[in-house]
Order: sequence, then structure tokens, then C-alpha cells
Amino acid sequence: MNIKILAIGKTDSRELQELIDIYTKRLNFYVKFQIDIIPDIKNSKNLSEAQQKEKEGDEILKRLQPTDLLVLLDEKGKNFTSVQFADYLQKKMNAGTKQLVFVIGGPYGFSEQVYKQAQGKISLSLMTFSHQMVRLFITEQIYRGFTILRNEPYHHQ
Ligand SMILES: C[S@@+](CC[C@H](N)C(=O)[O-])C[C@H]1O[C@@H](n2cnc3c(N)ncnc32)[C@H](O)[C@@H]1O
Repeated sequence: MNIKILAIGKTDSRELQELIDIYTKRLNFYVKFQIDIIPDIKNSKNLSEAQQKEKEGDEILKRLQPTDLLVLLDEKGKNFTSVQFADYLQKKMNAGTKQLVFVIGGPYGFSEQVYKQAQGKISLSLMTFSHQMVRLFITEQIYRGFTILRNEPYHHQ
């Protein structure tokens, strides 16, 4: 199974990007993992929230393959412990998923169309994080999940 993160806009923090790079490198030892960045929508200042979400949604949906499993990162999604999340990853691999795509929304979240097409929603916390931080948190949690599946001494209950 491949795992992809789709996110909108470049990370403007060098420190965050360095950490994302560290976990991406570690994760690639276990699974083919990549982060695809959708460029910021042009002239977004002239758009309403709904228009911006719509445009971002179109960009997200046009990057998906028909066999992708689309899972949104969303505060209102399902909560997992890290061990439960590791089990979730294992189940997706057992089910023969070709590519699991986690999508991080823009400043206003997702369009209705993206919600309609999603096959799941996962929350990292009831609190809202910046979309840039979410990239790091989900990458670290996927890495943590694989170390749990391999019984490696990274996660401690
Ligand atoms: C600044 S938040 C947008 C918040 C907005 N209120 C919404 O309705 O989604 C940007 C993106 O970061 C992600 N995000 C932020 N906090 C999250 C959390 N606790 N769990 C999962 N994803 C989160 C989501 O993908 C969200 O669309």
C-alpha cells in the first residue's frame, strides 16, 4: 500500500518542514509515502470562503486516482489512540488498498463535494490545528503506527 498526504500551500516554516522531512525519511523505510502539495489558490483574497473551498476541492479531487481511498483529516472525524490507528493502517493494507490518501483542508476546511467523495474522516484532536502542523502530526502518527505494527521500541503505552 502507498500512503499519500494531499495538502494545500507550501509550508512556510523551515523548522516544521525539517521535522516533516525527518519523519518522511523514516517512514519510507516501511511504506511508500509522499506528501503532495497543491499550490495556493490564486487571488484567494477576492474569493468568498465557499468559493475558495470549492476551488481547493476541485484541485483535491482532480489529483485522485479511481482506486484511491480518500480519508479527510477533520476535527469532527473519528478519534483513535495511536495503537488503534496502527490497527486501522493494518486493516487497510489487509484489504488490499492500493493507495491511502489523507487530505488536509485549507483555512476553511473542505467543500461539500470533497466531503461527499470521502470514505472516512479522522480527527487528531478535538482542537483545531494549523494545516501546516497537521502535516507534521499525521506524518509522525503514521510513522508511529508502523513502529507499533513492527513491535519497534518507539511507542510506549
Ligand atoms: C485551520 S484548519 C480548518 C478549520 C476549519 N474550521 C474546518 O472546518 O475544517 C485546516 C485543516 O487542518 C486540518 N485539521 C486541523 N485541526 C485538525 C484536527 N484536530 N484533526 C484533524 N485535522 C485537523 C483539517 O484538514 C482542516 O481542514
